[in-house]
Amino acid sequence: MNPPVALTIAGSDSGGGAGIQADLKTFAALRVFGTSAITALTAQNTLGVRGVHAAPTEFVVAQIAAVLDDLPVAAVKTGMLATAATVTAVADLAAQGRLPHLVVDPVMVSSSGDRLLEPEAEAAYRDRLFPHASVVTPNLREAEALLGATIRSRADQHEAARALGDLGAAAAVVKGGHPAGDPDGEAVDVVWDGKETHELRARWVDTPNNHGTGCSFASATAAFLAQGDDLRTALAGAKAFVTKAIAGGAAWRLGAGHGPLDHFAWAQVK
Ligand SMILES: Nc1ncnc2c1ncn2[C@@H]1O[C@H](COP(=O)(O)OP(=O)(O)O)[C@@H](O)[C@H]1O
Ligand SMILES: Cc1ncc(COP(=O)(O)O)c(N)n1
Repeated sequence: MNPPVALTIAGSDSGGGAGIQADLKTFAALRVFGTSAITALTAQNTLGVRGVHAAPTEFVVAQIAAVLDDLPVAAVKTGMLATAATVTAVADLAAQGRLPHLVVDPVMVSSSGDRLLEPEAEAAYRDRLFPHASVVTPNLREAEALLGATIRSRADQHEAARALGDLGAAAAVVKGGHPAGDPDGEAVDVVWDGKETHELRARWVDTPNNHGTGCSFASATAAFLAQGDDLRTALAGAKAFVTKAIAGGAAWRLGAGHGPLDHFAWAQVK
């Protein structure tokens, strides 16, 4: 029996914590066969991004086409797309119906604060790619940038999730992982499912190791969709997966900055 196949379209993190490396580990931990199209190389570690080398858009498309022409891809995740041209090219493939169960994580800035997206690409995300997404998964800062709004309270977070739906995404998650010390002592993400909002809650893990949390949440969502889960079930599964991965790597001291997660903590406890 073949495993389900998922595709990640994202950047490489040389430090192994985020990007393509996090996505492929997530797929493997969830027993999904992972394929990849690399949009950019980053020279990166737990402390920051030293350099970005974007792949030519035509070569990103060539990688995606090579995978789709041969393998039965059941779900797709996009991470760092780097340039407006690549965002637009991926949107064109989505418009042709070639990217099933599309999870769009609009990566703009790394956890170390470095820019990973051309500023002019934000409009391409909003206008071209979002209308084809099954779900979009910005963090608080990305949601603020995309909406031109400020998110200060839980009510604002709900409003932002709804407003992302108004931009054309079938569903949206505004992840609440980054304000250290959430008022509720929990990591609370707000989901707009096309009809109403609800919250995904998990315990807050006190750790400096949050490099790759967003990538892993989005790729876990794609993995569960590839396995046939509906979106609500896939998002709940992804939340459980990322929480276990953060908890599993909480005591690791790999690198002097924001360290990585233990993606295989999931397999050990299951
Ligand atoms: N310290 C933490 N403890 C528990 N959950 C966390 C922690 N940090 C992030 N998360 C969760 O990880 C997921 C990714 O969110 P976030 O870190 O905001 O994304 P990004 O990496 O894109 O900034 C969300 O479900 C969020 O709630
Ligand atoms: C290549 C690449 N892609 C994405 C991220 C964002 O990471 P995070 O998941 O922590 O938001 C990153 N730092 N590097």
